[in-house]
Amino acid sequence: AESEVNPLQYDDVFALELAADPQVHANGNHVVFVRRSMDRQTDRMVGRLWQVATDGSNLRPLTSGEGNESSPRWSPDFERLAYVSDQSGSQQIHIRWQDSGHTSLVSTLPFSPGSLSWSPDGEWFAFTMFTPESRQAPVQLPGKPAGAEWAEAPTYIDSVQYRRDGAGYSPQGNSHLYVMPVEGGTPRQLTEGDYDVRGTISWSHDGEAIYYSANKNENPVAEPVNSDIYRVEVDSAEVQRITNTNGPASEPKVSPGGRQIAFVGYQDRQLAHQANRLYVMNTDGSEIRNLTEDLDRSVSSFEWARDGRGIYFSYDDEGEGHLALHTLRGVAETLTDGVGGLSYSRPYTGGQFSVADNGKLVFTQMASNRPAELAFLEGSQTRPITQLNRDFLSAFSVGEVEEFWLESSVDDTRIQGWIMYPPGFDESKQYPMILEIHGGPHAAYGPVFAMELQLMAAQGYVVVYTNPRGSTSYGEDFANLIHHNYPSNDYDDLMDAVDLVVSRGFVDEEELFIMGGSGGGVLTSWSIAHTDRFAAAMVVNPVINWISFTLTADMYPYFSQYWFPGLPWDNVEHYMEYSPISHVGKVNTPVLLFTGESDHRTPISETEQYYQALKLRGVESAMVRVPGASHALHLRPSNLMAKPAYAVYWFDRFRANGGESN
Ligand SMILES: CSCC[C@H](NC=O)C(=O)N[C@@H](CC(C)C)C(=O)N[C@@H](Cc1ccccc1)C(=O)O
Repeated sequence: AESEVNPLQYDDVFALELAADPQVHANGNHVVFVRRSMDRQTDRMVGRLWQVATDGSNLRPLTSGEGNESSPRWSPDFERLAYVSDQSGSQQIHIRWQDSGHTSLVSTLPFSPGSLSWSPDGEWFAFTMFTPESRQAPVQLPGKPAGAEWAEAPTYIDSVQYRRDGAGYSPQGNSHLYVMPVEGGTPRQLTEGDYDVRGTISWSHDGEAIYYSANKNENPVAEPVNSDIYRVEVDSAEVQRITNTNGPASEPKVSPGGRQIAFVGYQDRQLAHQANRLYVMNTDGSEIRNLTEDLDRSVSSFEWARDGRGIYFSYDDEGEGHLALHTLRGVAETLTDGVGGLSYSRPYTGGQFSVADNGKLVFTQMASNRPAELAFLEGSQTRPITQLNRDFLSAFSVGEVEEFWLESSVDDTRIQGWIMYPPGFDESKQYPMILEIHGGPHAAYGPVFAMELQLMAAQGYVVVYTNPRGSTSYGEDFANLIHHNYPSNDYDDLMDAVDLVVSRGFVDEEELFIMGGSGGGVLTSWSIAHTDRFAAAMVVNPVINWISFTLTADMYPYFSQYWFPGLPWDNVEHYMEYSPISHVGKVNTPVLLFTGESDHRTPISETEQYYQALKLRGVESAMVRVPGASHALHLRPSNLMAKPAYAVYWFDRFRANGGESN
């Protein structure tokens, strides 16, 4: 009965927890993971190291929990655990001795370490670290008198990648590879040059060398996705190029026997989306084999089986994460689905896993009614390990999620989508409906817990989300239906989904609303220029003008080459035809904009253009600016609650009865 319904409240964002980065012990009996929770005082997600037996018993913290902890990594003998913590005031490497429980800070690094990796003998750490380029300002000016308060000196920039979303304006420099004794000491830099060492690094079997991936091409602006695998000798720092592919080659992992390397990448065909393939080669780069040529899905992450005879890997299919084992002899077997759950704000796919020596697996398990929890897979049996959200979510009525499929009205393409019902849903009643559109555009939603959507369902809205053409997890052809053609029939797919849900009879056609973030903001602003069926719209961190976007976004060398037929000034007509700003003259729908002021992916100038255009046209509109927020608006819990709260405020204003019934 409706009286028993206890919907989520905005403040409940602080109760969410997630189990992430599982690292299972070789014996498969227990697993260390990062327990992520929301800290009300700092308004941030914090990570703490916890351990649990794979039967779900003995859940306990591993540290005193005074810092933000991440990247737990077992030593080769599984007697020590390395991790990164900011307990000392900056991100540093720590070790925990598993027998005594003693922990110690072992580094004093000037910048945060990444891709932490133990040498095979357990005596060295390898890691990546930002390495500033020491440079004098090109002009030398007289200095300020002692005690004077002069303006901050101007900054001189001449690098291509001068700012990044989430990181802000970068100092000059690159991410390079270092080694350091595990008991502490001076880090030694192994790579140098004007390129970044990115992603996984992997020690050779004998510990004499490290494999890494980098884009060292002479003109990385012209080849933004190209990268290769290199080998650097630890003693001499001598570097050898291992691959020479046309496209990315990344995440090298040396096989347990030391004779082969697995990596991911693809042969670049200059398409907006290409699936990451899993390759194996000899350590000298010979005999490269594509193991997943026939899969037509992107390999998300992978790990060698302990016996070296196969590789476990994860991939998304139809909005859901899967785990599979590919033997080197060519047999692939899907082991489980339900991998995901790490995206807790909107229902994006994405999960993690870890394999024990005996092939037992621990993975983050997705569910539409709770964020990521750990699950254990043995043979074909899956069972839950953690229940971190049980305490909190069992007290609430969470919106139920139902899958649907439809056939496109423009061709025979099949489109998948989901309906989230408000708690206490009664199909004999009429509900307002929100269509929530994902970004990317080459990304996918799935049956994943999504706090933003749940909070809107908790306010009485039916929330609909789909994977229109362009989405990932349905194959390369489906994703590239919008190659150089975005937005286009993806709009029709979205409208087909609205029609389908409306036809079910429980949605009030006068109370249809539309919203989306980033690529979803593109499609929202595009949609309201092509239909007046929505009573109001919320456009979140959108691109409004592809020309200004490609000339202000952080990934500009990529966007201008892979998403468009050429550079903006050579293709003005194409860029403008696909820009929502070109169609703003047809918009009559009231629009609320919502964007982070420090967004360098879809800079707030896009939002401002749209806002000012709407005002010039006299369309009812408002703009919410989120101070300090990057493209990932949900990172601060207070912003995670602000977005659905503003959506509900705006949509309620344009409901037939002004939202009075809520
Ligand atoms: C190699 S494609 C890089 C683009 C990137 N793709 C990831 O999804 C991206 O940032 N896309 C934007 C739109 C684009 C700039 C026009 C986007 O829609 N992003 C999505 C996904 C996302 C979520 C959190 C942080 C970064 C991306 C979104 O914001 O919902």
